[in-house]
Amino acid sequence: MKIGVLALQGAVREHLRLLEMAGADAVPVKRSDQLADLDGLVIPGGESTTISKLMHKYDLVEPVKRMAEAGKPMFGTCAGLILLAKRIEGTDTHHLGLMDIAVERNAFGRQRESFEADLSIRGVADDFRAVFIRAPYITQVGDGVEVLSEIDGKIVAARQGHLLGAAFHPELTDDVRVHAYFVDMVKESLQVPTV
Ligand SMILES: NC(=O)CC[C@H](N)C(=O)O
Repeated sequence: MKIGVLALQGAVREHLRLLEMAGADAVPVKRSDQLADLDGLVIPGGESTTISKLMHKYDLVEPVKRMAEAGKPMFGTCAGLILLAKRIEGTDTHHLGLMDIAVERNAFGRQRESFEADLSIRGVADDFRAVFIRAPYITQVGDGVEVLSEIDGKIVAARQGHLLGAAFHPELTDDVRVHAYFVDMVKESLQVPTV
């Protein structure tokens, strides 16, 4: 099983490390011709506007959308979550627009630029120490979206079928459980249905 990490900007190496720890082959991805080989893709944290600009520059927007539409699992963390969202509060644009959620950028306010919190994440862990850095949160979810975690009533992790998003940075810890959950999603997507 081979999982790519979009390697235009942001926390790439850290995701590669955790994916390997979770038992996947992980490769950095910079060009669209690399996508065909992949069973799943991680879109890392960083700066969503910068990653989006680079995705346009390197003609990755449509190929990544097609990959998701073909049912390949994707996991966006922090800026990556913003890239996946269909709606970004305060704007009338989106980036990939794949996941039926609205997000608010830098949503925890200046006084909480970065912080850690213990999260309960449905299907993943009851005690996940999560690192938040200028994090967004999810303000709205569509019908097909399962809320996986909340902090102070704010949604910080969600799943819609083969799409997973987290407002925090699971790659900045040694706790492999969120990545293992994504690796399981990829495994499931590869299973040929037996009729
Ligand atoms: N750590 C992060 O990925 C921060 C995301 C950043 N605030 C953005 O809006 O893109």
